[in-house]
Amino acid sequence: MPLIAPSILSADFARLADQVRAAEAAGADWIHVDVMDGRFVPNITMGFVVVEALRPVTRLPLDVHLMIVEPERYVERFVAAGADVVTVHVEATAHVHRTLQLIRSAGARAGLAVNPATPLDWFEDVLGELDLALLMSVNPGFGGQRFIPRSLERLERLAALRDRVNPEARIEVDGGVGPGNAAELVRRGADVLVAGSAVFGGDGTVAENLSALRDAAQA
Ligand SMILES: O=C(CO)[C@@H](O)[C@H](O)COP(=O)(O)O
Ligand SMILES: [Fe+2]
Repeated sequence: MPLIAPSILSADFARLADQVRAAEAAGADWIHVDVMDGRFVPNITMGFVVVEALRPVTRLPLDVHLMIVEPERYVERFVAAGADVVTVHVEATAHVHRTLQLIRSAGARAGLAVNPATPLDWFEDVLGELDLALLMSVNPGFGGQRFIPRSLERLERLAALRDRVNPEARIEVDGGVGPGNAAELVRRGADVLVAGSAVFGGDGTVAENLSALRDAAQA
């Protein structure tokens, strides 16, 4: 059964705690927190204080996606703030292996993300060191973008690599995920679906949106 990780990037920040509680009550599995620094991506979002503020609000794992340069400088502070999963971008850290070890030794699960144009070969030598492989299916920086179709084929290749090198690692797909493509993503190997606008945007309530996504993912 795939896990669903609503991304709070599309939540109403004036009511963030309520939105997270609504997602948890509706059966979300993880809460996805997009951290952006205005350098790795052309947008600035949130940092330690938001993770810290959300920690007592939910029992769900906080899945922190760092879209920042030199994430190794900050991973320990995110873990101390309450992150359960910390994902860094392969394009943003010079010593990928060391950074993954740093995340684990700080006490969190380690994730590695790749942008849509980054070769999947990057995963080959580090899959054994990570708990989560994050495949970006949009260019990182913003919610509400359209899913890049080529990501489907990349997902299949990543799943084959994962099965061969480290079957324990989960594959997370992030960007443009919704009821229209959830089943296909699961079929091709996704274990965790991140969804921002499909959960917190649109016309339905968070509960309605999440259940539509869950139904689609399990179809
Ligand atoms: O990391 C990112 C964007 O860079 C994502 O986690 C987005 O927040 C996903 O938003 P939707 O595409 O689901 O609206
Ligand atoms: Fe994300």
